[in-house]
Amino acid sequence: MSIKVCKFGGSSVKNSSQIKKVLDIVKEDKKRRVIVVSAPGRDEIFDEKITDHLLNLAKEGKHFSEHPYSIKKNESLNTILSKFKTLCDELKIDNKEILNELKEDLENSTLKDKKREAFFLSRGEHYNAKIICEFFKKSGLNTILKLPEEFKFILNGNFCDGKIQEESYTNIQNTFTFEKDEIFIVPGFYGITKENEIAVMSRGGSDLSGGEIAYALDADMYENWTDTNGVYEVDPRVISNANVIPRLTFKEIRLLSSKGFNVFHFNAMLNCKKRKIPINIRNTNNPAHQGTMILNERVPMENLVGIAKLDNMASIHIQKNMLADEIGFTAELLKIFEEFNVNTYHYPTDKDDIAILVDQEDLKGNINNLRRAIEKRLFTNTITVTYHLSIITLVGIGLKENTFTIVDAITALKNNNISFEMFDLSPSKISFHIGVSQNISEAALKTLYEHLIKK
Ligand SMILES: Nc1ncnc2c1ncn2[C@@H]1O[C@H](COP(=O)(O)OP(=O)(O)O)[C@@H](O)[C@H]1O
Ligand SMILES: N[C@@H](CC(=O)OP(=O)(O)O)C(=O)O
Repeated sequence: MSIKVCKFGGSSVKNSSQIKKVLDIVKEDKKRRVIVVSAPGRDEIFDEKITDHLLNLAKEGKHFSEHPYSIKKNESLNTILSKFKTLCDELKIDNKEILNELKEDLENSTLKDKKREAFFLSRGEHYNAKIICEFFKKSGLNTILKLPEEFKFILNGNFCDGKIQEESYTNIQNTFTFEKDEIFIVPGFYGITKENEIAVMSRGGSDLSGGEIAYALDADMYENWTDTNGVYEVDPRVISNANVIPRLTFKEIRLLSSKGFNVFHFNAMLNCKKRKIPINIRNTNNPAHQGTMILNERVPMENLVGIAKLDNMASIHIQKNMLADEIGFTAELLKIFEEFNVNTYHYPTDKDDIAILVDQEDLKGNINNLRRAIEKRLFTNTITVTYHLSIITLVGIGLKENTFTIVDAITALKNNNISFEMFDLSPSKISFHIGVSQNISEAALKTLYEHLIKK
């Protein structure tokens, strides 16, 4: 059966006028048979996502406490209820049952800790899918709602960072059987554990739901609908005149997504790659645009296709004489980071030195104990932490054939008097990373873009 799985992100389902666009897009192509939807995203630039309001509620008003302003628990509850009421009213759907159930879920839940967070986080997708399904039905489409808890989209027991379990694929195949013209609506982002408790995947996880369903059904294509014309060469919020990249390989999008392009989840392409299912990133606000096609191969016309930037990184520089000669030193060091739940990004190393690059957020409340554990277990000489770094990652499969592009990058920085703190060529030779101080990172990104990519 020739079908497309389509995921519509928070920006595509943030209000009733966006949902009407989704309906038109689905109607346009009869192959669009599985529609994965997110929770409503930010309606205005100053808004927060419904998912964040839900988390704020689960955390008793503490989720926004690190932001410049904080949002009280009750404000979040009112925002959520009024968002779903407005959606129902504007789409002319009976709101009574939906709002009662939602209130019951949010006001009477007895769940605790991570189970509570996961349950609350999932409610945005759950109720949005219900509303969208009702709206599609009312508009004359043969629409069926498929809830992850019913068809058993099984995740492991890591409640707020669940990973899909193998049996889910068979469950998906048994559930989505295409007989006539039915269109299935599925809430993304969440699933259930083997004990039937709600769990969510990592943030941005509706991209993962779409990718997994496309893989299980061996779909013709996975369309990922968002609010930009595709994947741009650089974040369009930083450089407004960048171009959409017409074609990318799975490997390129994975590198770019994991290093700062948050347009697509960095794990969502993994299974599509296995079955060579093309992924098309499209714009709900401009469906005439072809978007970016993500494929197994592309003919590289250029060495580099995109430049991503990750801010708020920190370098932990560890010094110990002859550390490179100590078998197991790096393994033990990485184990300590794992024990403290700190993700490690790069680790340039030398005879007596190693630096570990991490997200500085992960060090909050952790760094003193982490430092002590390293000193105690590895008998290090000095540990120096540098905050506020940015990692700029330049990606392109053509780079492999022409590593001198690196010289052009460094020369461009030199000519513009931009110094850098770290350099690292990835073993695959299709990307390299330059670490700069965050206060000059936009200038560095612009310089590299102007000299290496801009046509
Ligand atoms: N290189 C890039 N190309 C396109 N969008 C990007 C890029 N880097 C960052 N983005 C941002 O990603 C956003 C889309 O992702 P997201 O907000 O998660 O969408 P959705 O609501 O569809 O899930 C865009 O609006 C854009 O600001
Ligand atoms: N709503 C969830 C999952 C998701 O994928 O959302 P979005 O499509 O808006 O990125 C989140 O905010 O994390």
